[in-house]
Amino acid sequence: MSTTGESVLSNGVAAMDLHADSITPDSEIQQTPPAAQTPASPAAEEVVEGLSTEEPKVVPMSTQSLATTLAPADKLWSTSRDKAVKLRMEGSGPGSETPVTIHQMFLETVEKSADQTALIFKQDGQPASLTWREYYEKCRAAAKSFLKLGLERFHGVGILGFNSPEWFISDIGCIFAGGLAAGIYTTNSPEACQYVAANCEANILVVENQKQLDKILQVKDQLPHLKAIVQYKGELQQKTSFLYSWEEFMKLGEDVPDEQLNAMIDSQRANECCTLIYTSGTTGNPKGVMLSQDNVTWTARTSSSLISKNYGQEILISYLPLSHVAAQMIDIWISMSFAGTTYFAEPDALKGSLVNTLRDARPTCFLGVPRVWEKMQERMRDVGAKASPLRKRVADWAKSIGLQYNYSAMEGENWVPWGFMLANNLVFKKVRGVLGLDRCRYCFTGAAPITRETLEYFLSLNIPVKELYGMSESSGPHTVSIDEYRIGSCGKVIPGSKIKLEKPDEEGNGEVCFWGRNVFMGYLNMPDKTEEALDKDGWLHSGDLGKFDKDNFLYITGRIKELIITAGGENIPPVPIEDAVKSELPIISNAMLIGDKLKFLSMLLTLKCVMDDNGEPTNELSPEALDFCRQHGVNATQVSEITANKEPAIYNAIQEGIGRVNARSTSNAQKIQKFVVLERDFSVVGGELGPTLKLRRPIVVKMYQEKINEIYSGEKQ
Ligand SMILES: Nc1ncnc2c1ncn2[C@@H]1O[C@H](COP(=O)(O)OP(=O)(O)OP(=O)(O)O)[C@@H](O)[C@H]1O
Repeated sequence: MSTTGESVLSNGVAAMDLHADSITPDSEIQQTPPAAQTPASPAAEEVVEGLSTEEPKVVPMSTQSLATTLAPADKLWSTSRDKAVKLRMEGSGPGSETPVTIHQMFLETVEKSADQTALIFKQDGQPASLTWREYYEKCRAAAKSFLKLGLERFHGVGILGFNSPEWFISDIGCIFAGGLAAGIYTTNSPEACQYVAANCEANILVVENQKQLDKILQVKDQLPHLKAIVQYKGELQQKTSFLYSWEEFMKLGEDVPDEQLNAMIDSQRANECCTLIYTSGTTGNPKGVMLSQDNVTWTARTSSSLISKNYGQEILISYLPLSHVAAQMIDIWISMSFAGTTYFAEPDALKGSLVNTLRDARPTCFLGVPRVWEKMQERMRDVGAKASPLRKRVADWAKSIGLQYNYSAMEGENWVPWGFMLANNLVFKKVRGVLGLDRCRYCFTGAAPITRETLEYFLSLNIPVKELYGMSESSGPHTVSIDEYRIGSCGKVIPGSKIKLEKPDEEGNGEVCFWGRNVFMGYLNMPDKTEEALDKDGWLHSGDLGKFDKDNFLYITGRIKELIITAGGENIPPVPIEDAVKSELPIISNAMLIGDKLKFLSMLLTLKCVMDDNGEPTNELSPEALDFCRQHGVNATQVSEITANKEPAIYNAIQEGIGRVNARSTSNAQKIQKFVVLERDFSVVGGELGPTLKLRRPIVVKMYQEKINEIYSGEKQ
């Protein structure tokens, strides 16, 4: 299984020699100069003309033949916005599929499913929808308006807002018009928005509402490429020459000829950049991950063929931030690939309304980041705690049966314990119904590590939550658990891609490296960072540690990119220690290990509290924290009551919990010597957590530098 001492897996099966040239038979695909220099084909004009709403149901053939051509390219990577790359194509089988552009993928869906519902949303409080044909036409209209506003080839359109049809239409319209679509996190500060908009040389920014607009107006003068701003929700509160409402924007391009847009679409090549995903900064400054059209379409098609059993009938919910690759890939691209129907959640989804959307939509496939599953678990536990003793006993009995059954199914034994049917009828079906997951075939988690405890909780309710693993740089998923899965494993590599573990240790843990058509082009304008991520043969180094089991299931065992290296030279992975502290101490919300280049380890802790409607942590202790306090004879209801006087009973309990974790550590260097309880919990709004709720360690260190200095100067604690 190895070439140079590294374990190499190709879709979990074959070993192969790793020479970029030997596995990139792009030469077999005709690489011609982009068609921008050639007039649009007559066929192209026919298509568009045939796509008005009055036209017959079947959409005419696509503007380009499916055997598309690629732009000339001699490298697997690029950091220039306008430079094409070689594709990592296989000679045959998965990975050898003909590359297509986003427009081609979209047209194919419209041809097959023109009148099927693509998007379901609320408009002025009323339910509304768009068919695939209407959605396509809106994207064309938006593209014409972008052209009219002066969007230049390979320049950015920054999109800043909560999930909505306008977000999708702006994204796709930008790509049709030859721009680079770039999502911007709604939680970004004005400066962070400016960074992204300037980095992608955005000509146009599409913002959700006045709140987001205000941020852009603060930094507008530092955006030399910006020509217009479009606001897609709410009344415009000011009238300026560069600001458009969504309705105004969609009409702007009405006089742009179809031929002009078709020529732009026809000039696009699958190996050119179309989208930028900005990393959220958990490991440093955001980087613009350049994704090619093929990255997007190949990954979407490969993933959808794994997930979807019923073309045109899958149902999804769009609620996770679309500037993150996982949400974007599933909600926009995978859904397009299998002609699914996407419901839009309300902006307060993560504050509680998600469950209503879940019950309305009853999705067939649902992705939650770990925190979403944890929150559901916490809520169900809270409700369960208030149930009568009899109900509690029934639920506990059913859960033990659910766990046995699912472990047995996971191992392929399919042993059905006695009472399973009864438990299913009394408990499991009801829980699924209440959660809106009654017809959900695949519940997924991804984007960050999830605890075994949460996975087992759902498993015990007969809701197996399957893990996906990947990164922005792999266009989203690189390994998936679909029908076959193992608890704690991220599954197996997607067909047509490969994984190798570099420099495995004696237990088989090595750096997870990716290969495949989902591997990104490079970081925009960052050759050094690109070289760090892509080695000379074109393998993407994830910075994650992983190992395989005997059945080739991948387990992520650590993050090299967040390894703590103490002053004594000891390498310490923080997450297992942080997780151990959190599970010892139910009052703790977040724990962050400190110790990089320092003499010993310490920990920043936060207490569980109630979040307000804006997702900001309040001073009120959460019900779980209150319980913990009561168990330790403390009547406090507020975080500050505990931290102000270092409430002895609670601090002692924390000290003891940490002591228990330390007692299990493998060396003295791994022991937590000191801790500080912070006055405020971490949050996305506060900036300590990224959008997928991973800790933004460098930012937390900056925010709490003074406290950290105090720990190490020995002045306090
Ligand atoms: N299922 C999973 N289990 C454990 N870790 C995961 C899983 N999925 C993703 N990750 C982690 O998330 C990383 C990818 O993060 P992503 O590309 O989404 O970046 P980000 O959160 O936007 O920001 P940054 O690059 O700044 O961390 C992976 O390298 C891995 O560390």
